Amino acid sequence: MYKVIVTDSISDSGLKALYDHPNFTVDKKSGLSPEELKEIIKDYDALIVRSQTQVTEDLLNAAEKLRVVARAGVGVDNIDINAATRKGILVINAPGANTISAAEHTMAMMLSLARRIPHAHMSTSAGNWDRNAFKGVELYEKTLGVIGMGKIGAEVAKRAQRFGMKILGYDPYLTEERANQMNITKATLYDIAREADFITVHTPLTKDTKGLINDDYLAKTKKGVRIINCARGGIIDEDALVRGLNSGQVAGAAIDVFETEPASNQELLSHPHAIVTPHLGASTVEAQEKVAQEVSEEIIDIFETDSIHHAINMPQVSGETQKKLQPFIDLGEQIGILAIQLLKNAPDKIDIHYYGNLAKEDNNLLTRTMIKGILSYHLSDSVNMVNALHLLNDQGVSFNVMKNPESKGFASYMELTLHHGDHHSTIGATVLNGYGARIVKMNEYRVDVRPERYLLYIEHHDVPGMIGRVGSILGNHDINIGTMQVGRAEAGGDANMVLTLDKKVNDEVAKELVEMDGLKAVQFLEIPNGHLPAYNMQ
Ligand SMILES: NC(=O)c1ccc[n+]([C@@H]2O[C@H](COP(=O)([O-])OP(=O)(O)OC[C@H]3O[C@@H](n4cnc5c(N)ncnc54)[C@H](O)[C@@H]3O)[C@@H](O)[C@H]2O)c1
Ligand SMILES: O=C(O)[C@H](O)COP(=O)(O)O
Repeated sequence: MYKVIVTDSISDSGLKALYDHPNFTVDKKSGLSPEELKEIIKDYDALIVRSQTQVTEDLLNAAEKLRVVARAGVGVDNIDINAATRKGILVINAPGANTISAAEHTMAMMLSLARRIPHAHMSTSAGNWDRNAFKGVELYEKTLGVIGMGKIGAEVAKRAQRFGMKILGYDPYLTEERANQMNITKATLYDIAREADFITVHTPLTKDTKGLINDDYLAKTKKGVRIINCARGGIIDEDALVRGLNSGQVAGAAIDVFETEPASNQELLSHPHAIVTPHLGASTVEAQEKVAQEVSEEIIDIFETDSIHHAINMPQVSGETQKKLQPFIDLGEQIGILAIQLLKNAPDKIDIHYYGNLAKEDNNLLTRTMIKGILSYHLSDSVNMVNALHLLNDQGVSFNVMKNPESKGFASYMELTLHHGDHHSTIGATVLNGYGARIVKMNEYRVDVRPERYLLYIEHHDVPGMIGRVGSILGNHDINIGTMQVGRAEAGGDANMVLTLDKKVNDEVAKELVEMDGLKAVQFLEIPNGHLPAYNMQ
């Protein structure tokens, strides 16, 4: 049974899939202090949060079996992603599920600013009837600058166009073609400052966007500009905004998100030309239902089928790429496990080569499976696809990935070489159409071996009788040979043998083999998730 804890206010109906699932239990515990949460987090496999719970390194360190942190929303700035990655904890979110609600909130804020609705409401409900104090402006034929043309920015632009606004969009990823398709003008930040009557920001908070709208920027804006932030606190420097509002450079500001939350900048909160809401962009029945539903379904998929759709700290690959890589994924881990056993030492350098069709794909996922295979030999369960590259980096092991779209005799071929000083081990592998996974190279030798659970790797001199002697020793110990591959560099020179066995070779057998004349190296190799001979299968 997997235990899920939900620590922010999240829609019960959206969590239905988890509540109904026989393999999951859900505990809803909002309002816990950081200490209280730290105390109980060790019991949980998954944590679901919104923006309120701070998922700190300290909390993650106390999480003994946590596999997933799910953000029921978009922004993950309340989660220490690096700490989660180091611990191998997957972080997912629900991008897109609250886009419409955030875009509608932005429109509501813009209209409220234009017509001063909150101020007019307060005055009227206090008994006044002041029709002159609240003269507004129209949106029609005004210019709106949208900084961040992602999902929400694009929906805001679409809605504002219906109000007759001209849209200037700035986003480093906005192409001329997409701007044309959306019938907006691709602009720079300074075009927006110069021309916009309203500016709305829709970027994440990053080192580039922190303080993006500051004193310098405001000095370049049109006098009387109106500014909206329904994205993240900190993109607009709050003190600079207050100075702009005081001087009249900024006619009004509508702010949903703050540098610190709950918001504490009283000058801004009580400014007569500011409209403020307590981070309500995603607070609608529909958005909350959708975000909760998306993360619930994804948590079930992750635990039940290992499929991940919206990972923050894992590479995202398209469904098509995933389908192409799938046959190589298990094999990637297996060659990692074999290469590290052959090397007999921790590697100081790793080379990965992809050839043919594999070289044309985004194979970050495949690289991670190999690294996981290599590291799991020494680190066992503490390594997974999330933290594999981090752990490798922590160990100071360098790795190179080389891609060559030319075929290496197979439509797709991957080769892994581990180095330890002057020593190295190499495993090459492919998937043969209709025949499945094959190890086709071990060190310098060409082989053709199915990656079965128990393998015996022997390097020897090419002299008569070797095969018979190895076979007799194994037979005397009741070890059945599945397949045997023999290869040699040249007659009478160096040769190798790779055998698949039906069971493990114990120390006694290994000793007898090692003592055989003419053998240069004997190694029993085991692939924990390799195929077992048919009669051993459950
Ligand atoms: N107020 C709320 O309750 C609420 C609700 C939902 C989302 N949000 C926030 O809104 C923001 C946007 O969400 P989204 O779903 O549209 O995300 P998104 O990823 O679809 O879009 C973000 C866009 O910002 C752009 N960007 C990044 N750096 C930039 C920069 N320096 N200058 C200009 N553009 C830059 C990106 O290229 C991207 O297109 C996020 O910060 C999210 O957390 C807030
Ligand atoms: O990034 C988001 O999804 C929004 O800021 C919504 O945050 P919330 O889930 O805390 O309302």
